[in-house]
Amino acid sequence: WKFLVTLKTLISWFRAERKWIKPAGFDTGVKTYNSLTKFSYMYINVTRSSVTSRYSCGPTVYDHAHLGHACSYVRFDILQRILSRIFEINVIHVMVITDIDDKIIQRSLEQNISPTVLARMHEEEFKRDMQALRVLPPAVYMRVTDNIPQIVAFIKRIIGNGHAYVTSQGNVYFDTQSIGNRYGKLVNLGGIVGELGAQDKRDPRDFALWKASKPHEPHWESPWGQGRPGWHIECSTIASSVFGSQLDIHSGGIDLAFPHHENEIAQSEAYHQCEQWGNYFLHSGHLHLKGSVEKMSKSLKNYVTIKDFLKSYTANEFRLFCLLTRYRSAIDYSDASMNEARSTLSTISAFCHNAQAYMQGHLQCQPTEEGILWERLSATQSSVRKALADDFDTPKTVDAIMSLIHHGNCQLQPATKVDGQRSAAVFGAMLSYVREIMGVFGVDLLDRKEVHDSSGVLNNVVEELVHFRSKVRKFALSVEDQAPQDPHTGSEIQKRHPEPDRVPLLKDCDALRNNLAPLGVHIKDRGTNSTWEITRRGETRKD
Ligand SMILES: Nc1ncnc2c1ncn2[C@@H]1O[C@H](COP(=O)(O)OP(=O)(O)OP(=O)(O)O)[C@@H](O)[C@H]1O
Ligand SMILES: [Zn+2]
Repeated sequence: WKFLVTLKTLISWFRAERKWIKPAGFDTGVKTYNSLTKFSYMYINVTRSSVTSRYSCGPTVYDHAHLGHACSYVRFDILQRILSRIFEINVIHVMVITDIDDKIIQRSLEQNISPTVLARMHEEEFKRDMQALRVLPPAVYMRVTDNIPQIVAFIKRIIGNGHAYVTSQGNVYFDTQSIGNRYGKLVNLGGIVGELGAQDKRDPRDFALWKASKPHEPHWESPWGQGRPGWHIECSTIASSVFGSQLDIHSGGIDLAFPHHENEIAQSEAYHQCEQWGNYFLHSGHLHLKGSVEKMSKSLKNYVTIKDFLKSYTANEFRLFCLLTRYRSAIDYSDASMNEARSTLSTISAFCHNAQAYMQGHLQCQPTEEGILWERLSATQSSVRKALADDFDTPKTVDAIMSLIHHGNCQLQPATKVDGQRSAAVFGAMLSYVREIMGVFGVDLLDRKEVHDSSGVLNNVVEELVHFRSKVRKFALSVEDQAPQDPHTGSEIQKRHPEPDRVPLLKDCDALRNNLAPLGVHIKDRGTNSTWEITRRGETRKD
């Protein structure tokens, strides 16, 4: 039985692969999993050189945006940044805002406000949340309600092409039978019977292009009476109005594959009378609360809003959390997974800080094996590019960066007495690369807001304080008599002991360091020198 199921799946994959038409155009050098073909990873070809069109389904704006949305939009934002900054493909991104829909109408009745006001409030909130997560805005957001005449014209043409029908109740349905087995291009429809309910449909799989409005519902005039668009038609119309009959990349969460994207394909190909409208369908995996089988969702009310999340964590930490899994996999949200992201980010920031301190001469180390580090850096750069070209493998990329950091850290061991040459340049190169690649992912290691200091005042105050403390420590640690030295190396044989009357000063210096740590100021004593950095409040750093 298992064998038969596997065979059936393989056959359906094989059919999908054969039906898919490779777009003529330019190879981006990036391989991806295309939900349209399912069978294999394929190189993305774009129709214009160095430019790709991308359409994504936006939120239905009737409630707060949650971490499920954040996850999908941040993951695709990372993909887009990789395409443009690593592979030099300029992405033209269009996103729809669904501002009219059954759920919006229902919620507006419950809250006794107009659907337009409700939708605008949540649209603005969504945009603010995306900005807070550093998601690049699309070239344009397009609202459904701003595109009603275009949607009506789109439906008229589908009817004219013989792929939709009007019912006596003033509804318009897409006629799935009219496209035969082309319905089911994206998902295997075995076992899917379609939505029952409406009595005026010819086939349960048929879906609404236009819905006649009920009394007191928002509506627009149309050749079929007063009504409003169905859900799927908005995306086909808006994507076609910007990109015409061919779309390079379509993206969204995996829940949208059926029926939404399947129906978008059916409508768009019926409208354009073309064989293939969208070339690559990329779907992101769902975010679940750990232990829950259900995805986080507005309608299930099992969500954490982005605003609440950002009270405890930062945008950088959320991005790290997304980077640690592949964009297609499901992802569990929990304090443990966020702590893992936080600690990874903290290791990266600490390395950058130490590399900087080393370059400035504040962190003294034994001579480093510079050649090895240059080699490591170059190997990391090529393995990162390779991983990202392989269906945007971000976990592998983070691994490669962490391994580079590990090698850097191994050579950044503080020493009290330093002989020989310093290797500031290689640490400068590593630091720039780590910052740059994190910047590609939208992780801004230089963002001061991330460390609670938007004005820069805190930095200057801490600088002064640490400077003063260093002077006190140096004084407390200085001894009258020289410590005995090794005759061969010249280094001190025994640790120097501070004068007894200066011990309280040292204790106070330690107490100050320990007290500042929970406040987010992390001081590291390196011999008689000290360096410092501002971390998130409460975060502890391993030296
Ligand atoms: N838990 C989730 N994990 C990943 N992506 C999600 C999640 N929830 C929603 N998305 C994605 O966010 C986008 C907007 O989805 P939508 O507004 O329909 O959210 P929703 O919370 O599922 O709403 P509803 O419960 O009303 O269906 C879609 O691309 C969808 O796939
Ligand atoms: Zn859509």
